Amino acid sequence: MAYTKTEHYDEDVTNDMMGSYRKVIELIGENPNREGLQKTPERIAKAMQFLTQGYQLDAVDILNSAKFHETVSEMVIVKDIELYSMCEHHMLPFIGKAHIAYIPNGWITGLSKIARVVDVYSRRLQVQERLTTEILGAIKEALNPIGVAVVIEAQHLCMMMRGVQKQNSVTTTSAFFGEFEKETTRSEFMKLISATLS
Ligand SMILES: Nc1nc2c(ncn2[C@@H]2O[C@H](COP(=O)(O)OP(=O)(O)OP(=O)(O)O)[C@@H](O)[C@H]2O)c(=O)[nH]1
Ligand SMILES: [Zn+2]
Repeated sequence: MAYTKTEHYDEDVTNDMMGSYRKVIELIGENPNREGLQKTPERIAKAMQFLTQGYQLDAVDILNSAKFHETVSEMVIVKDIELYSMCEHHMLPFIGKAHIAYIPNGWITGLSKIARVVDVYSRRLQVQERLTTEILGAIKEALNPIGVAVVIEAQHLCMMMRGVQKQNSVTTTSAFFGEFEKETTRSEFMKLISATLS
């Protein structure tokens, strides 16, 4: 199903999740009946559905929904696309930025659709590596471009607020297809995403 509505809550799922989160609240030693926590299971159930709505969305459909025939074959870069995902190991957030480029081969897509594809795959339980390659795969499939490049930089809260507790480490992942597998094209892209306009 390819709906783009962002606040869709399934009533049965919400009710089931509320029961489970109520139990979790009890298990951590809290009282789910105290005033501040009474609505918390419902809030979490809705937040979880929001944060995992990517499972209901189809990235290729989104890219195809604003696909235009164009003969340009210059590199298109959308950089600094913020992303909020959840690691599949701890279900804690990882937060960062995606930088995406493609070289059209007869077709371009609406720029916002590139950013939407980031949401489609980040609003799921993820690892950063798979998130990177899934974004690349969708652009490749929908636009059949000459090349695609995806770089993601992110900080993982499971490494910051628990576990190894490193506050400043940033993880960078990348995936390249076609023309970007060539050193010259890849370094032009890397230079452009590092540059700041003044
Ligand atoms: N490759 C990869 N690893 C991730 C990602 N998000 C979290 N992790 C790591 O997943 C690993 C899970 O390791 P485990 O040893 O099973 O889990 P753990 O005992 O909670 O590990 P610690 O975080 O080291 O305490 C950890 O090293 C996390 O840092 C990601 O996006 N990609
Ligand atoms: Zn984790």
